[in-house]
Amino acid sequence: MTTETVFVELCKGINGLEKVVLREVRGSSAEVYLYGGQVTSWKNDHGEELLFVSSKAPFKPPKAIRGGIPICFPQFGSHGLLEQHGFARNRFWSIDPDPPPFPTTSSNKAFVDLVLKHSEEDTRIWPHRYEFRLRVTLGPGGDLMLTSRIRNTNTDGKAFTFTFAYHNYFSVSDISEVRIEGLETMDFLDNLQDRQRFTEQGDAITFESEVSILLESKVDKVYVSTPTKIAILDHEKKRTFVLRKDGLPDAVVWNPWDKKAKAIPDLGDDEYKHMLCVETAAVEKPITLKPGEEWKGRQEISAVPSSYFSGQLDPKKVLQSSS
Ligand SMILES: O=P(O)(O)OC[C@H]1O[C@H](O)[C@H](O)[C@@H](O)[C@@H]1O
Repeated sequence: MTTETVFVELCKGINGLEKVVLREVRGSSAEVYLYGGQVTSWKNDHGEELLFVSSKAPFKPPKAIRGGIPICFPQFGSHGLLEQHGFARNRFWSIDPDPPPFPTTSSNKAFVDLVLKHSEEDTRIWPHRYEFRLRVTLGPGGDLMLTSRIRNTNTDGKAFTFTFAYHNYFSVSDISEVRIEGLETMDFLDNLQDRQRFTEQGDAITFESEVSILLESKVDKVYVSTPTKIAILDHEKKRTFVLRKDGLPDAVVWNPWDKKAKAIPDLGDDEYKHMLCVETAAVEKPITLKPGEEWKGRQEISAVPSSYFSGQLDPKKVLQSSS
């Protein structure tokens, strides 16, 4: 007997919150909560979870869900008048039954379109009308794609300005076994030093295993104008996450490390070892939209065996392995 894949299913998640489950024929899956428009699970075709969600995440509004892929909009971080990371991550999104067409036609079947619009209450804290459309797609090979389209629908002729991030929490075996490639030699704003600008020195980014003594949080950096492709190599798992982005010039790297982890109520004391945030973002140069204008920001993440990706980066290895 063959069972047919149910590509898209709306069901109840933790605490009765609605979620959409996306599935692909080879067995990969993803889950998206309408609360926050937030991806909370992404599994490969072996059923292995690729995103980190805190075991202490209460999944109780109005608190944002700690893990997965929170959407930071209309403000990233605490730089601005709004609450940290804006309000999109703690609003209830709707399923958009009739999204405007995408320019590219694709044969993907596992996708969902969500929409968030201004509410009367929100216009008191952010006096603008907008339509935020989010498409989450699980590709046949298990890749996860997120496309955001944000439109200014103000009727008073006013432009608005925002910053944005896909706040990806990747699941890693052990933070000290992880390396990020693609950000070396980049400029960054250091959130731990009043957003001062520095240039990353040396090799790929790694995380030391010692307990931090001086810093409250081990790393919290906004890399600016980064390449469109970033890789996160997990040596122990022999897995590489490949992150591709479009319309999102910046990349934020955050790990709270030991002391800050203890101070975050919805994060276990040791959980920082098993997570790494590499976020695709538009932070340094905020986006401004006039009425009727639309902005698009897209990211695609895939998980591949490490040897495959290293081979791609190093031409010598490609030659060796193909000979
Ligand atoms: O605790 P949250 O509000 O979810 O923020 C978690 C983290 O998000 C980003 O990575 C910021 O750069 C950090 O400064 C912040 O601590």
